[in-house]
Amino acid sequence: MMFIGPYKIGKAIGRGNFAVVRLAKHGIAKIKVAIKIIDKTRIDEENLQKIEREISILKTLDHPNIVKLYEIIRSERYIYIVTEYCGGGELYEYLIERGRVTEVEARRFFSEIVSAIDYLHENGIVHRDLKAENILLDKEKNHIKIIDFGFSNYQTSDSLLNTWCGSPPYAAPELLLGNVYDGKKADVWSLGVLLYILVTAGFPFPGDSVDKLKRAVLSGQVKIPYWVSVECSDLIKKMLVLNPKKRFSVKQVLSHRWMTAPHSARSASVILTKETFSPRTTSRLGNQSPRLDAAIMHYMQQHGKWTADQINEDVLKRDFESDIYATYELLCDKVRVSTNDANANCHEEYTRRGSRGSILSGKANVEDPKPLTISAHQLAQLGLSASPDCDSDDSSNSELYDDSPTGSMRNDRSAKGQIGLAINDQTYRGEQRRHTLCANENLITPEMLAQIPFTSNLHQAIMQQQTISALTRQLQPNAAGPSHAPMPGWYPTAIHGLPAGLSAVSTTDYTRMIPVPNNERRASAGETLLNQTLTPSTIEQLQQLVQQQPNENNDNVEEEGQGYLNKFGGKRNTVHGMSSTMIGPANPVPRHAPYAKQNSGERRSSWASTTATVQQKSNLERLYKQATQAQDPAELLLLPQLQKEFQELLLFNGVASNSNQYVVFGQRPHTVIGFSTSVSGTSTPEQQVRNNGDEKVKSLVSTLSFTHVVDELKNSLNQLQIPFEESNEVVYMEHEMRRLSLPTGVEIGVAVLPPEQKSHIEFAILSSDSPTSELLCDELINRLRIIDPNSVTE
Ligand SMILES: Nc1ncnc2c1ncn2[C@@H]1O[C@H](COP(=O)(O)OP(=O)(O)OP(=O)(O)O)[C@@H](O)[C@H]1O
Repeated sequence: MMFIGPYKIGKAIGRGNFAVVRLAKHGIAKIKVAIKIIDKTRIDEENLQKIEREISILKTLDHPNIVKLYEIIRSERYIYIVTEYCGGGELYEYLIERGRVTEVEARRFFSEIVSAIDYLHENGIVHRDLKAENILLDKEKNHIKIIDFGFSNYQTSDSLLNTWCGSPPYAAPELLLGNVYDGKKADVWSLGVLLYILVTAGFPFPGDSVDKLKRAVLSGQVKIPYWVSVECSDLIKKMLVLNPKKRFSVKQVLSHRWMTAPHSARSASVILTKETFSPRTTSRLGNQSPRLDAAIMHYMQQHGKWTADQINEDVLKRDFESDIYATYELLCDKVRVSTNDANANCHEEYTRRGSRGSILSGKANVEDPKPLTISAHQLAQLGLSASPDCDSDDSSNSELYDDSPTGSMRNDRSAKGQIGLAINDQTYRGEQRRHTLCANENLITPEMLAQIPFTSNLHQAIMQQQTISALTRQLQPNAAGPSHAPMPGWYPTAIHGLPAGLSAVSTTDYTRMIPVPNNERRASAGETLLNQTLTPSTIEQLQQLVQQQPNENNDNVEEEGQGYLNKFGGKRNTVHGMSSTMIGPANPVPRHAPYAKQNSGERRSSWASTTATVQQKSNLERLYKQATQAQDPAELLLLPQLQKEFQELLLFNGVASNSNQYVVFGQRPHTVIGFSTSVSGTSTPEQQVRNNGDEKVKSLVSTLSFTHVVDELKNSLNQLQIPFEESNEVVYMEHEMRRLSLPTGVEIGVAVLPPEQKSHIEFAILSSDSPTSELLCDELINRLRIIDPNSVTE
């Protein structure tokens, strides 16, 4: 079980260009949240600024149809953005599953979307990346939640913007032309596309490239199917007006007759606000100081071990970087949702009661328990258990970890007598959906399913520590190690008593997830951290541990990739953005296919540029599409051309060609690591398999570079104080193989295979051999998985 601060971390529920999003559960409030995890080392300064802007904008927002921010957790390497969890998935998925919706339903959804955008525009904010993938539904799939403020920005009424961003099929003509633009009107254009999609399940403008799309958009023609009502058509046309000055504003959209039709869903919106919207408890209304709910404060003091003063201070400051504030808001939301009684919400309560806060301290008063909004008893009834670690309501934990209908992972593991819950990302929605990143979904095959380590809970960690200590003693009889099992209370200290690096490694539990052959290093990094046993006190220590990996060097990885590109004509299907230009991703080429199941692997990702011309971008997109969809090996020849094109673009933008930014497409070479326990120490793993029919097999195919893997293994062995001999220049299946021979008879072979040669090499571990050798192999495999969650075992 793994924690980030007070959040128990569960399965991955989404990926973006810069982030992996995971489901999590708050330890005290027992509410599910979504945590977007950004690895700062994987993004450039410009994108980091964008994320900071996203955070600062999210902090100001408070609207029922906009995802609610709870907390920001920062570490040296990661930023964790904790928001409310929208369990109904993306509108995009909804449309794929059901096709177009009725106008009544469309009106209900659209009203909520427009209401949120109106709120943003009223507050001088433009979203700039409205698309069906960024519109989520609540658990009941009744209400809209807008997410992804990565491209949002402030816009004063008379200013214009110039950053090319968004997703082409939703981009306004002025954006496609590369002009400066009014972000609000650009949002309205995207709203027009969204309404069109809702009522037709198709895109308004045909085009499988930006060029074609641009032509279609600029033609000024939009064909609306016959089944769309006259009023709805009229509204769509008023939003899809070429001239932004003549295009509707959001206010005009809101008052259009289709929106205000009798029996329209606007009333539903009102109901939404009244019944289910949880305004920030600490929103300041008028001049009144907010007053905190005494029962919740009391509860927090009991269960969070905070003082009343601390709670007062952080909550009233609306300190998003404090777990106190998040806990308070989550508890209020829990109470609201559970009682489903608007009168029970803290917001109304403190408004009604007014404030008698201290003028001197600036702190709000906490009233006597008597007129409590929420009684402690009520809280107890809500299933808020006494112990933050105790999952009294863990019927829902299955969703946190494993949404597979069969729960097969869990069964497998219980068969092995292992402890803990499975994370089964095989059924992770993102798989059926689209990863947000630059992956070519075609390249993701079932064979590429990877296993990544699952973190152990405290008990497991201690057990594991004992096992590993025993292992270390066996392997290194003279090695000093802890002579007794650590008590739980001093667990973090005990970590230091272990051979360096052992503490974070789990040997027992794995989860499956789809490796995404792009940006996976970003996602991996997040998972690297997540797959360790974390407590607030150990997060930084563990991050340091992760960072201590000897080859945590982007440049090396990229250089290796570059070499491979030159050698094999292509590898990862990643477009590495340069500082000023971020060319998107998975399939940035717009299309006019209706949303349909067979197209669900595609995703229109967001991309932005301040300097690249539309022409340059469309060239790159065309080449990118051809290259990544290449069936014929001859088409791989496009890759160098693509590379050249991109280099030119870099030069054009004044980026030095020797910088580390370049296009990398296709797949990385597979680095194969095999573990065998040979008696002679000389036979190849393949021979082991042939020679002994009774052996166990351990193999790992990593997406990391050959040198990275070898260095990592050597580093691990050094940390474990296990001597080894390294033999170079061994050729295995015509490729270089590095061999690490251990005195205990364990042989480790590392070989590079080209992408087309996907066969995994299997390595034998003799069942008769000492279990310590097997444990050691597991340990090394786990360490590799921690730094490369996308590695595959069989
Ligand atoms: N609060 C949430 N609840 C449920 N799922 C979420 C939530 N936030 C994000 N997701 C899922 O994660 C995906 C990626 O999140 P998000 O769009 O915020 O990342 P991003 O890096 O900004 O993406 P993009 O590359 O499209 O800009 C979403 O499309 C969605 O499926």
